[in-house]
Amino acid sequence: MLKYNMLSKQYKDHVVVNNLNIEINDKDIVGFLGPNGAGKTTTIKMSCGLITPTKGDVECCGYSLKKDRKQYLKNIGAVLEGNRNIYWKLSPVENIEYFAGMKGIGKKKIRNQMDEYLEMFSLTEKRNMECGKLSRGMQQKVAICCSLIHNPKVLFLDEPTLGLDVQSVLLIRDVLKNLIKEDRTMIITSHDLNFISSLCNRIIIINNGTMVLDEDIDFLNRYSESIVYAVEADGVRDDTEKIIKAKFDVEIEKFEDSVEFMVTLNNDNEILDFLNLLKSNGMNIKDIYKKKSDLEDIFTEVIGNKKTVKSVPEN
Ligand SMILES: Nc1ncnc2c1ncn2[C@@H]1O[C@H](COP(=O)(O)OP(=O)(O)OP(=O)(O)O)[C@@H](O)[C@H]1O
Repeated sequence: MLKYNMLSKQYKDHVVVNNLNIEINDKDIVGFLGPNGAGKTTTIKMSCGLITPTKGDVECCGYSLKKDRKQYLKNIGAVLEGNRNIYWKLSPVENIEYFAGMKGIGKKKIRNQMDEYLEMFSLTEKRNMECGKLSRGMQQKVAICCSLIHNPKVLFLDEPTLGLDVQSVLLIRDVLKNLIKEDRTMIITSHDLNFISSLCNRIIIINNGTMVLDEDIDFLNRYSESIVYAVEADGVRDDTEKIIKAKFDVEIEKFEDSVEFMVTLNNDNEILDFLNLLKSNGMNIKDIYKKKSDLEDIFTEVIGNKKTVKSVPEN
């Protein structure tokens, strides 16, 4: 469906995207992740023909971005800057008609499809209202309608929930879930772990423009399910440290007058065993809290350990 061949982008001596070789299959819903500045937006903008690659190419449905640009772009839709993608002075209907026109499709041809999307996204009542007067979540939904109206096979969504409140995030998630049913390939960037794991079947992580991980979504779910507690105590002796490490999956950080244990457990009950072990070895507990895994933790581990990639791009 979508194939990256050595896709690269360099600004002066800064390599922003470095030889990306990725094959994205029909119906894949990909969470395209990475720390700030990793090169996600640049990759997506190259995939939409908005930035010219320094090297390499992208193919969609067999069409090359370089050689068959017009055919390639017919199969691509994108929501890049959320509600800033649409014209606020125009209504949802006028926006959708405008974006269809940009793709060379007349108003009559899209009428049924537009009505269907407006209904699906609960925008029918607001169809003739100025977009500037709609909520951010509704504006975002209009932007998604505009990106879909030419019926692309592949949809790129760059940070589709940025700046939205919790309720609007859930709305957008449901809208996208409906679209998944329509057999569409999607590439989504987001810093929201729950959002990604509720929609995607595959995750790709890039760092410094290079792919560092390409895995099934189960990989991410294992993180969100892992139970990690941070426990602060008033010190640990070397011999006790060995005993604790032998019994638990734990990282220990020592400070001047305290020590922090980051312990990964199989279930919440095990925290009592852990605390008892510390106490029985003469330690006083100062603080304890349950840590929620987030994407930054995952990036730190994946990038820190340089965990394996299914297909490592070669220079
Ligand atoms: N036009 C440009 N000229 C020079 N450097 C650029 C240009 N555009 C982007 N960059 C640099 O490329 C790197 C990757 O930027 P990009 O926006 O693709 O990252 P990102 O992964 O989308 O980050 P974020 O999660 O913060 O949005 C950054 O270091 C950025 O400063």
